Amino acid sequence: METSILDDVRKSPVKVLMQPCSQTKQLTHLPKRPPVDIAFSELTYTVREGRKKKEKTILKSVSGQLRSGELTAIMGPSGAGKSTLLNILTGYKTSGMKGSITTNGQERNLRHFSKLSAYIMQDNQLHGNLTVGEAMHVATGLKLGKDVDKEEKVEVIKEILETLGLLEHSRTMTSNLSGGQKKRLSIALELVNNPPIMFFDEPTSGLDSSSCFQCISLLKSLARGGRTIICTIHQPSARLFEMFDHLYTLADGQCVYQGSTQSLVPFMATLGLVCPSYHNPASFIIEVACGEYGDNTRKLVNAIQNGKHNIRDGKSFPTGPIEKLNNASEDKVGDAEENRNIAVDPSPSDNKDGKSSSGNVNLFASYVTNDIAKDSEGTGDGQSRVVIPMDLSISEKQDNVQTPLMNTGNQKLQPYPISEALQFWLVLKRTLLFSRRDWTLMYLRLFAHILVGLLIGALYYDIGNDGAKVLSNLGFLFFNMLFLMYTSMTITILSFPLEMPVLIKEHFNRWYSLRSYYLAITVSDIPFQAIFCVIYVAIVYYFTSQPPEMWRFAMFLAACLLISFVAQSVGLVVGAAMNVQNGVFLAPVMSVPFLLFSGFFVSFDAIPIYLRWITYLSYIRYGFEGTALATYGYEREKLKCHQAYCHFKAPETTLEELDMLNADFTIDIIALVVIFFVLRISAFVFLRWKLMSQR
Ligand SMILES: Nc1ncnc2c1ncn2[C@@H]1O[C@H](COP(=O)(O)OP(=O)(O)OP(=O)(O)O)[C@@H](O)[C@H]1O
Repeated sequence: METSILDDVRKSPVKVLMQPCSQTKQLTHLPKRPPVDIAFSELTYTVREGRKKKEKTILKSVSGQLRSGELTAIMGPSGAGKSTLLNILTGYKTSGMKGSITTNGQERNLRHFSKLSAYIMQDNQLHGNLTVGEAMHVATGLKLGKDVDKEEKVEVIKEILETLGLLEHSRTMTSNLSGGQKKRLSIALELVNNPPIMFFDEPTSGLDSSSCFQCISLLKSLARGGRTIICTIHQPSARLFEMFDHLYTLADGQCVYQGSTQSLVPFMATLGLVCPSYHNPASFIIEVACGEYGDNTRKLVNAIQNGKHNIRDGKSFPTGPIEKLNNASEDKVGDAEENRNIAVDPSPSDNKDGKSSSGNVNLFASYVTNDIAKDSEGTGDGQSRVVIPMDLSISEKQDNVQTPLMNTGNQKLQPYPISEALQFWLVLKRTLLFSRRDWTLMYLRLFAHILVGLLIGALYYDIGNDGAKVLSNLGFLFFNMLFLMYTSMTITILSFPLEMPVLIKEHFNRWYSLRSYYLAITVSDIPFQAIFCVIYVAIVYYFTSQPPEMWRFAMFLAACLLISFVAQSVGLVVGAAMNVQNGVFLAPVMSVPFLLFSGFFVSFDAIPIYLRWITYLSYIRYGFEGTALATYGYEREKLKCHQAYCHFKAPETTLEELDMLNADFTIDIIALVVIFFVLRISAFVFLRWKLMSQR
């Protein structure tokens, strides 16, 4: 057999292109984590689709083993079930699944598992309005506990960025990073707490061949450090394919190959499927799985026992009974030794460091020396490569570090490394930073409020104290409601769903609780909305000559502020429950009844009794009533009037016509506050439901 890059790596840590060790770096600040082997058995995943809810089986009783220290590729033709399998293994999808998943031989506990794993999704899901450094700062703040002080966090950021070749881009906005850099940043963000299991969905999609190589080199190095690295990949080039240690291939929801990449071609040959010379083995297995060489799926599935067999290097191909799953057998010991040999840095002193900290089982409290050799120099073919072998000395710690995984019973583990109050504070600070940088959210909104304020001021100039223009003034009051409602609602409907993919990723990777996040985003926009509303109201109130008393202005402003907060909450409910397209259409449509029953178009008395209940739900009614009472209520003196007959000269007449003579401003305010809280809680419930329904 040809000597592959992988062979070279196994024999010597310094031989291959990937690891020239031109420069040795040490990651000294990553928390120590246990190595984790994953096994799954008889995994079946079904969904129900269509009107008749017909059952569709996507994964058909597949089994497999994914080991620490190995880079595993999940391959297969399009629609074979790769993403589904990955989603199940990560714990992202839980419903509709049957079978067992174990970690280090123990039944997987999803809560514990999620703390040990990170899922890097295909689209990176980064906040474009943060610099690389800021994004890392937030990640370390959220993912490292109080035990790690500020200086150490800065060191962690520096080391990871340097290792991943991003240090020089630490001031670059993430939206300006290249595809490969974005992918590396996604990895860097998750690497902060050093998860022993990392899942990647199509990490090379959208990358050029050089960036693909860099990316897979990076994953390989992470695996060498003792992590379990699993990624789905479509059809890697022969050069990339060789870099994988382990291959898991699916066809039509069944496993057609599981084992080392080198064993693939000889294994297929034993079944009469001979890979042509100079043909990429990755392409060959995909072609076979697609049926280009006849229907061989059944033959392969039977030969590999649908994933129960695992073809290891140097082992004969399976003929006898099925290999035991979750094996911690002599085979495993040998592999661990092999991993250690690959990962260990030439420097003996570094290795000693690794040993000295091996007795500590606390996941966060102690640190281990990680040896990093980085090559960011040209490789002779004009391509820049980043190579990062990391050593976690897992084999020495294995006995000890399995303990946290196994204690899944009564042991009470903190769900997050930091308190929810601190999570709230960090997410709030980040959201405020976005707001400051987001043009649409800030400057455009400010501009719109000032412009519309001036326009309304000019249109309704000096009508507030004119008895002949009361109807126009009521139109002005109603327009205020309309404007404040739509501006606050639409911006939330447009911006909130865009946050959703990042929220899904970060929440799934346990950066923060949904509660902390929601509270932070709820609070973050309130000051801005309040400032815009105050500016708008001050302009229109002054130019339209509403009553000059300060207390009336305060009442008017309070009603307007509450209307914009309530409308923002409606936007949150709609944004949490549906996508932008549906939300932009439905929210204004759903607001129509509330506008109709606001008391402006039809007074309460004129509304048919069976429809009156809608007025109680109409927040616009409370706002409109509040502003009407602020301007015409509370024994306001008669308005000036230059006409012979002025019907609305006495302010009470206006309130009488509106059927608001007995209205109470306090009740309006209380009603708005109640509606505000009900909507905010509903938005949270919808958000939780949406996150759960994805799974
Ligand atoms: N919720 C669902 N409802 C119906 N069918 C589904 C659902 N999820 C997945 N499928 C189907 O299951 C099959 C496997 O989907 P999956 O996304 O896992 O494939 P894949 O191997 O990742 O494909 P690709 O490489 O094209 O991304 C596809 O035929 C897909 O249409």
